[in-house]
Amino acid sequence: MGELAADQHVKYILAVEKKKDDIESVLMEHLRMNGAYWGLTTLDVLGKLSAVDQETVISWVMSCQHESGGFGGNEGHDPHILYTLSAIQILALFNKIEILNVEKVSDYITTLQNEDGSFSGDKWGEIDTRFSYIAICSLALLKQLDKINVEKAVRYILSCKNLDGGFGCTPGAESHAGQIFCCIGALAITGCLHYVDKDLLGWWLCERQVKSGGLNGRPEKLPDVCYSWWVLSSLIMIDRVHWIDKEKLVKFILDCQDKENGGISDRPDDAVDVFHTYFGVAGLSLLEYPGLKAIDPAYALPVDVINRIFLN
Ligand SMILES: CN(C(=O)[C@H](Cc1cnc[nH]1)NC(=O)OCc1ccccc1)[C@@H](Cc1ccccc1)C(=O)N[C@@H](Cc1c[nH]c2ccccc12)C(=O)NO
Ligand SMILES: [Zn+2]
Repeated sequence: MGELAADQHVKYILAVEKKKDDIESVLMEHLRMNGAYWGLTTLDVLGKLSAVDQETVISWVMSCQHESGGFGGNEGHDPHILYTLSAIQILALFNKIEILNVEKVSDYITTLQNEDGSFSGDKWGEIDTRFSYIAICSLALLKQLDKINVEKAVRYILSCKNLDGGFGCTPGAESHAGQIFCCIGALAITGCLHYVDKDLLGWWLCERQVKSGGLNGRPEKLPDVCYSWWVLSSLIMIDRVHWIDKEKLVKFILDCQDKENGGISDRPDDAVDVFHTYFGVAGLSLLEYPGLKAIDPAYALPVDVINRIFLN
């Protein structure tokens, strides 16, 4: 089992930040803003955010803002609600939300709410409960939640609740751990968790733990480190985390590390990537692994960052 090779993971993240032309970077260049959020939040949870030059990062983030107020996944890319949240989260990490034209960004998000309370991801109109979470999380961080119709947003999310207690991407869609995280996170931020059957959903979520200790996203699927975030943060938000074996989950995540070169993969002996490195470290933080900063399960940002935004 061993322990977390923290210094190796820091080196790995810093090296990925620098690379631009290798195949993985090119494939992921359309979601580079997400990648930056994953990498930087991992560094902060490991206490090493100061290892990057914040001016360089912040000017790159701002260069991805579209005249509509939304952010693209990279420079010159079309705006999308997905990358707008990542941009806000990155600025929050550096305590630089104030450089934003909050009005303009909030207006971009507000225009994406539909009549039925749902949210589209961009002007092309795709609807998904992921986008409800992103809109609510973004506006809460900007203290602009009053800009949207929260009651209708909550009603739409609840219309996506299934008989198994879980949630899907649209009404009637199958329960999936990623969508459950988004719906529970949005309900937590809006103070509406009392609409959730915590025992029924808690049961569906704790059933995600397989005998290796890892968590999967749906019944019969293989365990995957990123579900250490989607499932675990949901269990914590509904107060049922004691229903899983935390020690076995810690062991599963630690077994997914590349301890020589750094990075964490989706399951033991697979290739590492920034996405799973982030969700592995964030999962360990939720499991109170020693030496890691606490992370907020709903906002997916370090607790000290959230306190700085809401408590001062
Ligand atoms: C586009 N992505 C995915 O489809 C991953 C692929 C995957 C990784 N492990 C198993 N599959 N799947 C994924 O993120 O699913 C989780 C999910 C699905 C729906 C809603 C929320 C979360 C990944 C990137 C990726 C691709 C391929 C391999 C590794 C990472 C990705 O960007 N996921 C997004 C998921 C997401 C979209 N909107 C969100 C809102 C809140 C939280 C997460 C998301 C993300 O985490 N953004 O910060
Ligand atoms: Zn995964």
